Order: sequence, then structure tokens, then C-alpha cells
Amino acid sequence: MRVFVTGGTGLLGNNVLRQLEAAGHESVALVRQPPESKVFAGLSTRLVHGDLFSEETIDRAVADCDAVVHSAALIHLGWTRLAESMRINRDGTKAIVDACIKYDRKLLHVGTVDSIAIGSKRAPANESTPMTSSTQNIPCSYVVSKKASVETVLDGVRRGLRATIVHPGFMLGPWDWKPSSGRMIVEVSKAWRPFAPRGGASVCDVRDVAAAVIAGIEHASQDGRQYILGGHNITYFQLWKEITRRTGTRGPVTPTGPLALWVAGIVGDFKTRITNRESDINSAAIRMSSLFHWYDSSRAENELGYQIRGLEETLDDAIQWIC
Ligand SMILES: Cc1cn([C@H]2C[C@H](O)[C@@H](COP(=O)(O)OP(=O)(O)O[C@H]3O[C@H](C)C(=O)[C@H](O)[C@H]3O)O2)c(=O)[nH]c1=O
Repeated sequence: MRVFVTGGTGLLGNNVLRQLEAAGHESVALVRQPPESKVFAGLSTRLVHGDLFSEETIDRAVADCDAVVHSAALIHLGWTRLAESMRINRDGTKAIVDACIKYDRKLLHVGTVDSIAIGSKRAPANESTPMTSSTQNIPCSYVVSKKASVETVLDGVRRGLRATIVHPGFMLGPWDWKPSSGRMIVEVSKAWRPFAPRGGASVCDVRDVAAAVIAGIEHASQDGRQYILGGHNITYFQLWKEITRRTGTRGPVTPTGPLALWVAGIVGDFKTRITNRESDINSAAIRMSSLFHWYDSSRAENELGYQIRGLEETLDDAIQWIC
């Protein structure tokens, strides 16, 4: 098959392109600027230039393919840039949905676990876990806009779209060019950070997620069914310890206390207001990193053959790639 991939310069998109190639499929990638040659090295992917709002380019690319993987997104963990996030993540998805309906092409939409319910250590969330007030109203531009992107796809399904939605956890692994989540590895191994965030993540391997994305295009029911692609549910404190043990740097001492986080949020937001530039430490990002994003991926394991490899392999390979 020939697959049109948005976000192909990103962590997940690039891994999807590489696995499509390895499986003998053709691919076409949307790029906004001429990419560095290393990003597409070894791939026979055809590049088309434009963004999610380049109507003619999108139209032609979708018409010319059998399926679309939409993984382009703006990932801003903060409360500013909401309009920009909505434009890219919701309206950009609408442009892709409309083209897929027009040419009757299958869509695999990449969501995020951050936009669905949050579970607990004893009961990790699955696709049916109801939202609660603490998970429904997180004022983070990324979360709000990604939720809106899922609604846009589901609305498309009601209009005849054939679609599957996947929600990856915290992905680590190779081909993280920017880097995306690999930035955490860079940050914790660059300078000593004694206090880790309070919450936790479902850490998964981007290669396993990419394989499930391709399985989703090939085998899913395409009726808007949603799949969590999580991994190992661990605290950031444990994760940082694992990373620093491997990089040979000093690990965290303790998770941050609630009072310190509250103060850091206020100071971060104040700095944002006076500099007009939001730093990584802000109230929305702190709220996100204080939650336990722990997930159960059984549905994807049973229906898409999703496999979660050992955390050791993921961390070793991600660190080797980044460092
Ligand atoms: C802001 C912007 C970005 N992009 C592209 C650029 C990259 O190719 C891609 C984002 O890649 P990044 O490495 O930042 O993110 P990932 O870690 O791969 O994110 C993935 O997983 C998480 C869970 C997701 O929400 C994303 O939808 C999904 O792509 O989107 C565009 O094409 N247009 C734009 O306007």
C-alpha cells in the first residue's frame, strides 16, 4: 500500500515511515521546510511540501494514497498558545479528515493518552474509563487541542470517514530528531535535578507504537475505534533514576513536594506574564506532571497485536540515540 504520513520528521512519524519501508510499503510525507537530509536518510519516501492548510497539496497526496497516518501536531505543555494549538491540532486534523472523506481513504489518527481519562496505580485507565473533574479540565493547550482533534475525527466518522484512533503513552526510542520526548533524557543527564516530578507516565517504545499504527491501518475496523498504546507505568522519579543510572550522572533525590510545586507554578506563570514567553515550568505543565498517567493497553494488545517490549531495551536504545 501507499501511505501518506503527516508529522514524518517527528519521533513517531519518522519511525512509522521506517517501518512502512521495511515492510515493503510506499510512503509520502508532508514537510513544511526542506528537511535535513539525515531525517529521511535510507528512505525512499516521496516528500511533498506544504503544511496542513495547503489544500491542493493535501488533496493530491490523499487522493494518491491508500491510507493516511496523521501524526503532525503542536506539542506545547502550557496554558499559553491555545489558539495556535487549536489551529494546528484541531483545524489541521479537520483538513485531513475532510480530504479522507472526499477520496474515501482510511485515516489513522494519532491522539495521546493525555487527552483521555487518568487511572490510578491499582486501576490503570482503559478506553472506557470515565473522565472525572480532575482529568476533564486540565488547562493545557496541548491536551485541550488534542481532545478537540479526536472529536473532529469522530465527527468525520459520523460523516462516513473510515478511521482508527491511537493514543500513545510517553514514547521513547530512536529517530527522535528534534528531540521530542527524548528531551527528558537530555535534560536529566545534562544537569543534576534533585527533585523529580510527582506523577508518573506510561513509558512505551516508539517502535512498538509505530508497529501498532501500521497494524491499525491494515487490520482495525476503521469505525472510530480508539486504542491506548501505553507501556510501563512508572513514576517520573523511578524513570529519572533509571535514566541517570544509565548515563552515569547523578539521579534525583525525591519527588517534589506539593508546596514546592505550587510555588514553582506561581513563579513560572508570573515569569511567563512578564516575559511573554512560557517556560517549561508553568502551572499547566506542573499539573500534568503531577498526575499518574497510567494506562492499560489490553485492547490494543488483543486487537492490534500491540507488543510492549522491556523498558531496559527502550531506555538503552533511546539513550544511545540521544547521547
Ligand atoms: C507544529 C507542527 C508540527 N508538525 C510536525 C513536525 C513533526 O514532524 C511532527 C511532531 O513531531 P514531534 O517529534 O514533535 O512529536 P511526536 O513525539 O512524534 O508526537 C507524536 O505523539 C504525540 C503523542 C502526538 O500528539 C503527536 O501527534 C504525534 O506525532 O509534527 C507539522 O507538520 N505541522 C505543525 O504545524
